[in-house]
Amino acid sequence: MAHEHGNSLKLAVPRKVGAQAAPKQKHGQLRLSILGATGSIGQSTLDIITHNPERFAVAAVTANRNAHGLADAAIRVGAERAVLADAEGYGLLKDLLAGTGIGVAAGPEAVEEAATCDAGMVVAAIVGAAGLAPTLAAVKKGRAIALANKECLVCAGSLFMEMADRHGATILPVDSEHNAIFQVLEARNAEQVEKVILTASGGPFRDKTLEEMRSVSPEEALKHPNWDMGQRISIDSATMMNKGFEVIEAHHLYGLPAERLEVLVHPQSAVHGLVQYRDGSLLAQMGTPDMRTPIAHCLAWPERIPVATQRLDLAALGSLTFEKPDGLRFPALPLAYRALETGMAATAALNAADEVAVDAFLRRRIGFLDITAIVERTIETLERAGDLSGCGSIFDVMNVDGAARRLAEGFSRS
Ligand SMILES: NC(=O)C1=CN([C@@H]2O[C@H](COP(=O)(O)OP(=O)(O)OC[C@H]3O[C@@H](n4cnc5c(N)ncnc54)[C@H](OP(=O)(O)O)[C@@H]3O)[C@@H](O)[C@H]2O)C=CC1
Ligand SMILES: CC(=O)[C@@H](O)[C@H](O)COP(=O)(O)O
Ligand SMILES: [Mn+2]
Repeated sequence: MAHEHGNSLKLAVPRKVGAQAAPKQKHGQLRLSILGATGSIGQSTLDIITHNPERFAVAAVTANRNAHGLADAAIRVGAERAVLADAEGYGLLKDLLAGTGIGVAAGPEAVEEAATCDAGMVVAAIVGAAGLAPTLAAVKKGRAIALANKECLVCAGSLFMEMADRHGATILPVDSEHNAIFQVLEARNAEQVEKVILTASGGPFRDKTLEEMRSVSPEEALKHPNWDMGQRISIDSATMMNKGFEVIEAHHLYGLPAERLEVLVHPQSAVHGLVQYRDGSLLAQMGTPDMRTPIAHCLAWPERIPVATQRLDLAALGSLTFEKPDGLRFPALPLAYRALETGMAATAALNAADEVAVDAFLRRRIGFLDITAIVERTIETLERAGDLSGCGSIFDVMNVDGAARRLAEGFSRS
């Protein structure tokens, strides 16, 4: 939470984010548990590990249903165990890993066991609210968490950060903007910060009119101009709901109120995040759009390791441009700010309704503009019914998540 005293602003950063000791190592190696190893973040993480075999060992890798991808991942990094959330794939995974010595398990409890096994750091890279339970389980064990799953903070940010604090879990932000801000804030006096700025690419429809956006296809929406990411976050980038989630994420990570969290559209995605200090200095972190940089920063923190990304060539880029976001064409962004003001029940509902609506769009059951319209209608309906008034426990979060999903599913059919 933010604490304001006159003009000075206290951030949660020094206490919570990256505030604890560096993750525990065994024999000079950091043992990792990678949740969501088959996804875009998971694969970038594996790339860093295979290039630094002396530095990292892998205790566990997990996925949802993709047994082939998970078996490949486990073999590639010599994981001790591989775990599928969906128990149906257990037999196939066991066959694929027969004779390797890699342990095999399946089911949600097995994913939680992987999250709480004897690892120094958990890479939280499951997509969606499904990542909340295993990541929280790791938090309760006081693990260092390389947090990609922003939904943990959108759904349950206050509870999540309180638990991290209580159990001494170190939260290292993987999300590129938050990682940028973490890098720029590190070792600085947070009281001297005026505001932080998250950059947004503007997505594939940055220059389209509302009328043009009405008929865009899932294929067009999935074509992010700069980043290669999973489906859900790619669609969220196209609606700019992703940036709304990131404002909520930054609020919980850095304890800043909404009015000190700004979004700036920057189509080149070269500047990832900025911190404005009270003396007028504006500090930025820059790099090519490649998630291996922020992931490596978290895995090696507080050190830095070599990563073979393409380097940012400013002369080749020529110019960097910035513009204010357009809340009329991208109403998801102001909607997320409003949900943040309403509270955790509203942000949990925002995520749940969005998960349902994005899925409906990808299945061609609704149009692109319907995504945000359905999320908004879901939140308004819950608010009118008095269902967004309080959220004091994970049980409450799951209840509002369920209610929002049911409403959004209904709205996606009508
Ligand atoms: N991709 C990026 O560049 C960035 C991503 N993030 C965040 O990181 C997270 C992961 O994103 P991304 O890698 O793009 O997503 P992907 O869709 O590429 O990968 C998702 C991973 O989660 C697993 N998974 C999906 N559903 C479940 C479930 N119900 N239970 C357990 N595991 C599940 C998938 O397994 P399977 O393969 O079997 O389906 C896969 O391993 C998201 O929260 C996203 O917002 C943040 C910043 C950047
Ligand atoms: C890579 C990353 O961190 C994504 O969250 C990215 O920011 C998405 O791009 P947008 O800026 O278009 O949302
Ligand atoms: Mn991001």
